[in-house]
Amino acid sequence: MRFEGLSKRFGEQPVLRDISLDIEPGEIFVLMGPSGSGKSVLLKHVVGLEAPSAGRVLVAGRDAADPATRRAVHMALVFQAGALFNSLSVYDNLALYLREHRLGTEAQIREKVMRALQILSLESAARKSPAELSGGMRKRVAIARALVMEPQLLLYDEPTSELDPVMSATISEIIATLKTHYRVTSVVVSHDRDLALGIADRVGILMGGELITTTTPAELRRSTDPRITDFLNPRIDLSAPRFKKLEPNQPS
Ligand SMILES: Nc1ncnc2c1ncn2[C@@H]1O[C@H](COP(=O)(O)OP(=O)(O)OP(=O)(O)O)[C@@H](O)[C@H]1O
Repeated sequence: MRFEGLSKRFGEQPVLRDISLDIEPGEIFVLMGPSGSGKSVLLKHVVGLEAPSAGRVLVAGRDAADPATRRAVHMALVFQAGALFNSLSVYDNLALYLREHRLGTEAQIREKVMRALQILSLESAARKSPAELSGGMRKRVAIARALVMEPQLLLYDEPTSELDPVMSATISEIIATLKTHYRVTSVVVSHDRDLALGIADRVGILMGGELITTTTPAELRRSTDPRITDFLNPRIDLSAPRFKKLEPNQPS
């Protein structure tokens, strides 16, 4: 995956500024950065949901903005909220894509779906509606659904948000295992420091639409750049609270 001078603006608002980056096959690349820094917008360019204002994004050498790229390269996006259909069972949510694209007989589809459910320890949830599951289980269902598409490229938007620390660690392990077993290339947008430092091959930090660093977890831990240290290890300081800065119009 290659980003070549990617810039994006919405009207007058610049959101991504001249991003250049290569992500290698089989790599886990974690993209971190403050809220609103442009992480989701960057991810959307990879799957062609947004088109660049300048520059381009290439996936396996093809322009990501071209719909033919999505037919040639199997990509799956695991959305923040899971984007599952509550009117369908977990099993049918997973089978939907395969049935719609006629990717096998019902018996072959069953085998693929059950294998994905097994990998994510979800066999007992097969007949349930996603609405009946916990947040962590729904995330795992969303990953299982992405897995049945047999993607070469897996994109995750906040896969561990709203999960307890143990479930977050489980999801991180799953992402790392998928890399080892299937050589999937993974791009993970996350605020989860443990995930980034624990499973990433490289971490990119986006601030104000600029990729301020692309580095290994080990180097990131050693960073002395105050923007990075303050972002990764924010201190709670009640003598100089940050929220005052957010409310400049308050009467003193
Ligand atoms: N379709 C759109 N039209 C106009 N502005 C948009 C659109 N999509 C995103 N933006 C703006 O782009 C900026 C970056 O948004 P983005 O969702 O990429 O942030 P993020 O880094 O993923 O944030 P978070 O961590 O909170 O999810 C925000 O200011 C957002 O309001």
